[in-house]
Amino acid sequence: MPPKLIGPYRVMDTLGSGGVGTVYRALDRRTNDTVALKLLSAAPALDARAARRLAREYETLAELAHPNVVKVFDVGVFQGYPYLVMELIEGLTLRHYLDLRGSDLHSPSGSFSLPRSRALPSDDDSDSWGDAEDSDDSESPFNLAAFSEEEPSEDMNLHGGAESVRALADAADEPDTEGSDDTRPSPALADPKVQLVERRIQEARTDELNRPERMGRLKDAMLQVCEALAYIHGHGLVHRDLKPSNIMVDEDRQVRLMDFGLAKFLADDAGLTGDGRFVGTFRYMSPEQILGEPLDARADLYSLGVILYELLSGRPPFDAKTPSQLWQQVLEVEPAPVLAINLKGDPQLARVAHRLLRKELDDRYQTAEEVYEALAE
Ligand SMILES: Nc1ncnc2c1ncn2[C@@H]1O[C@H](COP(=O)(O)OP(=O)(O)OP(=O)(O)O)[C@@H](O)[C@H]1O
Repeated sequence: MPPKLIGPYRVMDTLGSGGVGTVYRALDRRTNDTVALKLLSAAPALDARAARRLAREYETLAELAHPNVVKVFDVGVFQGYPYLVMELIEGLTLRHYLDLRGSDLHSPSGSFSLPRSRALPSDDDSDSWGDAEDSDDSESPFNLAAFSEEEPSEDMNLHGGAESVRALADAADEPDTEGSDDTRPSPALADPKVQLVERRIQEARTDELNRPERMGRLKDAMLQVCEALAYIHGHGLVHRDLKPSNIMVDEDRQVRLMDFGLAKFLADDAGLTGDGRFVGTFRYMSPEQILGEPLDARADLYSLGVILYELLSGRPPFDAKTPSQLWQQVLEVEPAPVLAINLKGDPQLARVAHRLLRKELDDRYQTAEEVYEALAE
């Protein structure tokens, strides 16, 4: 049962749940405004020092005002747990918005009609090692692994930070003694009929991805994300947890970037909490974030590259069974060309995605403005 009252806010219903807490539709009893309230119930109860830090973070967030950045109205502490009050977006997450088709998109006003976001399955930004054998969710009341949208695992419990990450990546270099990387096709897959069916399915998938109006929406949304990033970077902020579920599109097709500042509040400069756990979603993390190095705006541009790559090709640039395998790939392996996966994909957007995904920071675009220019060409 959700609480009825959180500070001066009356809880109306639940909009969704993520790794660190739950987002409620709520009424501000002082103004009668409807807002979205994110209660970080997976966080540790705040001591007085952390509550003061939250208030300081809020001062930075409250100053932000940009059409593509969700407005933050208030922060507070409820029964020891921090909450964030923000503008209520009547819209969809980016992935769901791109999945809309036909009649959903053509209302007389030019806006799109919504299957309500709460009625949709949660956005699947999560990594696919939820059933990894090393799962262990008994560690901590503040479950940052959950914030990372994966099932917690020992690998994610990184006491010692960057050094441990490097050790894990090194360990991932060891040959797989269980032979799970045996890539020989099974007899069934070698069957030409099966191969033909596989090819047809793949073609149908990429035709769906390449629908011209989907591509138009993707490009338009990416341009707006660049505007939002340019704005927050201009204010000295790094998002640190950019992913499709943190990008919402409202009924007027206006993109809103959300959840910036949260990762910073939850972690120190290297993206680690006091006990050495990561904050952020592994699948979208840049090499420098994995290595626990100080982050700048270019880490967000890398995450934007992962998002663009996924939305163009239908699959993530790196696919691994465990976090350590993923890290090893992010640090050492070049992603397969988007156009090798989606033969009829947009070459310009594919080029942008690959440059965003460069491992060396200096090889990437350096600013969100540059990415905007490249997308708009
Ligand atoms: N400002 C908002 N207005 C309307 N709906 C929102 C708002 N913020 C979040 N939501 C809804 O609540 C859901 C859960 O959001 P939340 O931020 O908790 O999860 P998440 O982004 O999937 O995960 P994480 O906690 O890892 O960032 C979102 O998918 C979205 O549908």
